[in-house]
Amino acid sequence: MPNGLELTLISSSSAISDTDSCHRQTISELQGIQNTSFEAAAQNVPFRRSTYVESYADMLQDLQAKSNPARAQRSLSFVQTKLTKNGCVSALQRPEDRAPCWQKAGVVNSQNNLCNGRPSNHGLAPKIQNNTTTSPNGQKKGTISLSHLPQRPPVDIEFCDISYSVPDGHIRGFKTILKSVSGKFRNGEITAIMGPSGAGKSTLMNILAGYKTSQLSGSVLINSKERNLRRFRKLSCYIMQDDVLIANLTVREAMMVAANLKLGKNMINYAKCVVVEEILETIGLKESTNTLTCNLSGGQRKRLSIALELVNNPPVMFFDEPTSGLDSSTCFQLISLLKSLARGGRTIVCTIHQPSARLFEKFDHLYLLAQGQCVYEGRVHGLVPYLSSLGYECPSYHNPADYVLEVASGEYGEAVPKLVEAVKSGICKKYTHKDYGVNLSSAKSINNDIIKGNGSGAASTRAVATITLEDEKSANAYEADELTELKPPKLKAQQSQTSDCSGVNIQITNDDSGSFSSSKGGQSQNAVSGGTNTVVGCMTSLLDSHESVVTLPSKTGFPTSGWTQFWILLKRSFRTIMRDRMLTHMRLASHVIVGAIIGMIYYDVGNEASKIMSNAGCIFFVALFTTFTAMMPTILTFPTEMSVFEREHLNYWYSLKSFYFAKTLADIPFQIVFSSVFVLVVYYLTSQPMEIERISMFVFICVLNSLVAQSLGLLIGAGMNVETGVFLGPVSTIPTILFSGFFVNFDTIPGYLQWLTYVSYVRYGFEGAMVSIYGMDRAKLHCNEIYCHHRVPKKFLEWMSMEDARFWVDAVALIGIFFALRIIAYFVLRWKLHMIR
Ligand SMILES: Nc1ncnc2c1ncn2[C@@H]1O[C@H](COP(=O)(O)OP(=O)(O)OP(=O)(O)O)[C@@H](O)[C@H]1O
Repeated sequence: MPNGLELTLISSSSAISDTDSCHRQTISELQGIQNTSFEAAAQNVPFRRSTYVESYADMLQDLQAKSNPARAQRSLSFVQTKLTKNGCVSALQRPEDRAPCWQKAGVVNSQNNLCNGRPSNHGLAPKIQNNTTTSPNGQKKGTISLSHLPQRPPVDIEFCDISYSVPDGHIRGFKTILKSVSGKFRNGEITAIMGPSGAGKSTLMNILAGYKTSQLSGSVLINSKERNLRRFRKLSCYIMQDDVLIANLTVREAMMVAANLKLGKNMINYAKCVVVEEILETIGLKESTNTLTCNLSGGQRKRLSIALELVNNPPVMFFDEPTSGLDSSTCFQLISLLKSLARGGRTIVCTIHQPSARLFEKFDHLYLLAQGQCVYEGRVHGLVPYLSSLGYECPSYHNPADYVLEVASGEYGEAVPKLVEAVKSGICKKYTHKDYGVNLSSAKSINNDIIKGNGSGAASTRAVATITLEDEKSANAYEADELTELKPPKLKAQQSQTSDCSGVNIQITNDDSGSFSSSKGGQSQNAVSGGTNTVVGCMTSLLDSHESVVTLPSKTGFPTSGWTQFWILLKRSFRTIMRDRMLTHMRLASHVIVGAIIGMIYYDVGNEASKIMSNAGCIFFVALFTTFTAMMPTILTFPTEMSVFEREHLNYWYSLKSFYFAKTLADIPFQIVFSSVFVLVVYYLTSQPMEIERISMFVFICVLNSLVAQSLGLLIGAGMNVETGVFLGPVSTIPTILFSGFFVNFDTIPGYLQWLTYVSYVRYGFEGAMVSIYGMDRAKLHCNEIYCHHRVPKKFLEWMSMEDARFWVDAVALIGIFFALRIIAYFVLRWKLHMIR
């Protein structure tokens, strides 16, 4: 055993020492494996939870190979974390847990090739041993591969005669956005949908992704068969332009939520952890695993959005303007990443506005739209010759992406009809062949000369490249990455020849530079950058499964049951609320502070008949405060979560029901605690009657009132954006306050308006609170002055027109309104989802 590892084991052991016998036993087990054969140790280790066994399996496997101490250390940390987090004394070991851990985890045949996609008993592809490479300075570098992803079939998307119209505002008028467009996007390729603003790019992508289904004609074929939308949605993901992420989760937590939701219960917990770790390492977020998503940079957020969707290995990925808001270097890294994903067999489709020449030529396939019609479809390298053949000569050193947009925008005359006609007459066809442009590229040039096909092609022998994360290295990265594009991937070959994994592979290095390398081919090759030797795994391979897209069951719903989704989402919501300073810390502080201020203002008025109106004012203020503090935060925060919900729901993570129940339930305990704290502080300082029954009733009715207000906030947040909600929330509450019975006696309100008092939830809250303080035959109040008009509480309630008020009627009315608002909010959300389509 390497010395470093021995030290690790000992220090880790001391970190979890002296707690209970379980920990001590675990320590001895961990230490025991140093003195015995690893397999034998694992057979005999009486772990109590399968997660330990599985973690241990991984560690032992790594130890056994003696090739990756760093990974072994991580595994050990994982065991530790689990021990600490879960406690390890509760569950006794079941006999089946005694099975050798790596057999359970299906990792014994670790040398199986990644690319053969053989299923294992836990839903993962077999694990390949992480290879190590040696840099010129002798530093070891581990190759990271996406080898544990679930296996999925490759997918080609073909669309024929797609037309899409929307009502244009006039009676029976329609505006046609897409006019009979056709095309094909293949697996293994990265396709750019380009065109001038308003050309219909996003519309086309939304249709292909299945987000728009109404008012459209034409057909979409998946692997040459009519698309089944449900099946397709499970195979694809859509990454939107705005990277809406839950703010108060760390990168790893966000990934684990995605894994738990998307990988289902067929995959064991440990396997999900491995998938997450692999993706984070591959995508270059390893260093940020414990960073809150709100603290990530733009590029990192984009990568996390991709990582979240990669968890279930979708064969089709749609990106809406993935480079928007990123600097050129980050754009380059991102498109390199997407390209490597494509090379793994996925179908990657991006809309892109105006890429630089350098970025543009990274795409394999271009689909160009203008005025809702296709004006070019084919290889990126074919664009300049195509335009040239139609008399549009792209000037030397002019970015072809800029030029074609200028042409499509009509800057060189009315070009669109001519281009559309050319596409229809099949001129594009010769540029659509996937081998078009192979060996035409120059290794260095970034101007359109490359695309004209003036390159030497000599670089084709240099097949391994480095893509760096560092700006200063990006030039090298570009140069090298260019070389990887020379040959399109052969996915079929990947499936049949287990050792051939052609495509770009990213290799994360362990050095401090944070660079990652890309390589092509499935075997050891000489690296361009730094002359390192790399042994390449099928890094981003799709791991083609034997399942067929067309035979996938269409009826099965989400990957996890509704209950599991609810539970995962509830835990996530709880965690985010706990960490949200605005929502939790500030809310708690404001309730305590305002409670204390109110208590001081109305100090000791509770039993004083001469101050009975002040006390009524105090009770009214309590109802008011609980109303607003419950409603406003929900109006402010819910729309943000709505964007996350839309993304996750439309990407088939979970159902609306699960989300809604989790969301509605998660905040209730917090609201109850905050309101109760506030009410109790006020109650005590203002010397209200210290009777358990009255206290409970008062707190209960105020909390109910706050929950109703929160439900109203939820409804407003579900139906409107923040700006409208912030206006509408208070405005809609004002009438309920007016009709609460505090400002105007119910008897004074004109008959035709009195019905409004029955829908005023503040009325029920205030009335219930008054009854709990002055009702139930409370004894005469103390009078400090010569004469007190309202010494008898019952008379005071009569004077307030509340003599017939019943506490439980008020409570039931509030409970009824609470459920009604929550149900309406659910249907508003459903309607909103429907409207998106
Ligand atoms: N629901 C709608 N109602 C009316 N017009 C619409 C609707 N959706 C899209 N359009 C119009 O359809 C055209 C294409 O919109 P789309 O968003 O697809 O364009 P785009 O090419 O993605 O533009 P950009 O690059 O500016 O985002 C635009 O003129 C837009 O105004």
